[in-house]
Amino acid sequence: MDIKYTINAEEIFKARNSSLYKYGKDFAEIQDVIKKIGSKPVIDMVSDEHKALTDRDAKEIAKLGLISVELIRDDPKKFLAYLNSLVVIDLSVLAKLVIHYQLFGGTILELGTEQHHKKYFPDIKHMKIVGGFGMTEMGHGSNVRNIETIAEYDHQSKEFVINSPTPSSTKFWIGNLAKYGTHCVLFCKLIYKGEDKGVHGIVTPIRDVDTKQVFPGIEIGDCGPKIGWNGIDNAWIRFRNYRVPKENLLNKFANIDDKGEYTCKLPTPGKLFQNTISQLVFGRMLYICGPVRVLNINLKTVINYALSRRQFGEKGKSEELIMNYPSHYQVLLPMLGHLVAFEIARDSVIERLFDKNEEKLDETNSIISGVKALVNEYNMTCTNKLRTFCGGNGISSYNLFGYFRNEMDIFQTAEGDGAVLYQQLSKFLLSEYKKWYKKEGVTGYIIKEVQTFLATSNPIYTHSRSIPYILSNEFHHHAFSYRFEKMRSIVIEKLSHSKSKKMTFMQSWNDTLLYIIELSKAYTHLYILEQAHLSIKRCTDPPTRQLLNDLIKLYALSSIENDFGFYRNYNCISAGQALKISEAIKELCIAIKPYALDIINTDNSTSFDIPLAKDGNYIQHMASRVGIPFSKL
Ligand SMILES: Cc1cc2nc3c(=O)[nH]c(=O)nc-3n(C[C@H](O)[C@H](O)[C@H](O)COP(=O)(O)OP(=O)(O)OC[C@H]3O[C@@H](n4cnc5c(N)ncnc54)[C@H](O)[C@@H]3O)c2cc1C
Repeated sequence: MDIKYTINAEEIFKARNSSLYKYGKDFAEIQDVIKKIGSKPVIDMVSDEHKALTDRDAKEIAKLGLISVELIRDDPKKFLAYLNSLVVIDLSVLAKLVIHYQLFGGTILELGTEQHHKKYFPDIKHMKIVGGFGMTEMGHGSNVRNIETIAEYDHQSKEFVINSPTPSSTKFWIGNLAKYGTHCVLFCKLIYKGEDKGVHGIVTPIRDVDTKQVFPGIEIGDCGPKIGWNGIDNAWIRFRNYRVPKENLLNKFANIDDKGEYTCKLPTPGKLFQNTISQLVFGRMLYICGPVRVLNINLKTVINYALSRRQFGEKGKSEELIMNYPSHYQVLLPMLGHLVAFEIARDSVIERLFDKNEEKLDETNSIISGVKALVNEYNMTCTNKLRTFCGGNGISSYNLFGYFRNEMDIFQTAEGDGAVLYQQLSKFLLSEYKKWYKKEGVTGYIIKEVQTFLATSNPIYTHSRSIPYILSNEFHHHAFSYRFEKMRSIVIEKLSHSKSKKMTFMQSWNDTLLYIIELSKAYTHLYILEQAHLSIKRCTDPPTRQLLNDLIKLYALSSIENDFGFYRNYNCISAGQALKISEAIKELCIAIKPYALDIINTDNSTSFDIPLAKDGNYIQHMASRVGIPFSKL
């Protein structure tokens, strides 16, 4: 492959940031504040100091008045774009803003009504009140439907009486509240006339806004040192007969009126819970934006370094750039392909989410679950690898690999752990499938149908091993679809089989769990690939289209290579075809290598001051960080 690419930085940036693009140049005010507060990644500060600094910096950004709950309601893309642009400051500050505006404010927006919006939004905007999101307890995190905190309605006083009845009901990990927060959206079981009405959200004051004194009836403390996010004051909280007025109930779905009557728009507590949780999916978007951006930053560091660092070489010649080692570029450049594919997928879920298509809401939420789980998993794996690509300099905190590894770790778990999110997506996929085939009725028929499809669509039966075919988008789409269909048929077959062995649904689900998770991954990859292909078609600049196309091919082929186990186990590709795929990846990498720096530099919005990521003069930059006096040489 002898390809000459033309780099049109503006067009590539646009393609990589289609959703967040139009706000890209409107951040001057935010950037000014960032400069003013001088906030940068905190890598060596004691926790209390870090927490105080985080509080100060978050409030400084809030003073601007640009970020607000109203912005989530009126222009959510702009809200996301602002927060995305803030991944140049210490991530604890960003986390604090996200918890306050989106988790606390956004929940009031989605689950509350006009009275709550009027009462809280102005004070949230300038952080006069600082909010947290109180869902997790010591006993329950993923399975929050079983939380134990109780809010019992007192008919006489028209208040809720909140209690933590067991040790495991202690609220845990509640961000922003151990030291500085004043309010919490507290999730608890509402007990009405002795009956458990299920999980409800209640705005619960924690501290006096002026004195910052914790109110009587509340015990609170810090969850202690963490791997990351040490600027966030995560709290444990216990309640003892703590009273809040009934008006604090977020009553979009369930209400207690002036006569003390409880009504709920949903038929069961279970449905109420589902609806409550599905309103909060917006937050997950931030957990997609974060890792995608961090992958970009880390790749920028590594590509810059790989193109300036030299080690070994032939006698009498200059040493070799480390980028020229296949062990480097054949790992690094597929990651670049993944990055671009993830950026496109991120933008596509943003568009879906803000499309507000109620009919597609379930589908959108499920896709977001899959993409969130997948990009975080991938980013964490890459961070470790990318650190090693910078050798010892990768260990230096100044180059931020350790920082990102620690700060991004929680992204895998918060707002849903990967294993749980993948299952949510698979449940959706299976229920859609069930609906589709409902009229056929017989499960055996369904399986037969799918297997017929699989046999006729198996790439090994229908396609050649020629390099042009291996490089074609059709082959990639075919392989990804095949994996998805095959995993779905395996899952259905296994679920039906265990049903016949009289297992309960839960037993048979868990018995099939590894396949269920693989099904979700296969679908997510297919979704990402399809969005990437659409994005290529939409690109109107031919040279950019060609480059994007090749980067996506690299994403597709390297994903197939990563899943060779599956493709070989199920006889989807032959050994010969697998070898050709690896050959094609190598060719693509060699073609793209000379352009890697230009490609990664098309997104210049990541302005962390990382010594290895600058102009290639890494010796100078590292020396100045650690105080080596070269001037005396
Ligand atoms: C730094 C930090 C900040 C946080 N901030 C907040 C906050 O502000 N507010 C708040 O409410 N919460 C917060 N959390 C809590 C967070 O949301 C939970 O940690 C998360 O929801 C996971 O719950 P868990 O920790 O109880 O894990 P668990 O649910 O106990 O999961 C443990 C492991 O078991 C696996 N697992 C669980 N169920 C299944 C299953 N059905 N199938 C297969 N595997 C399963 C999980 O995937 C995971 O690997 C925070 C956590 C941290 C660490």
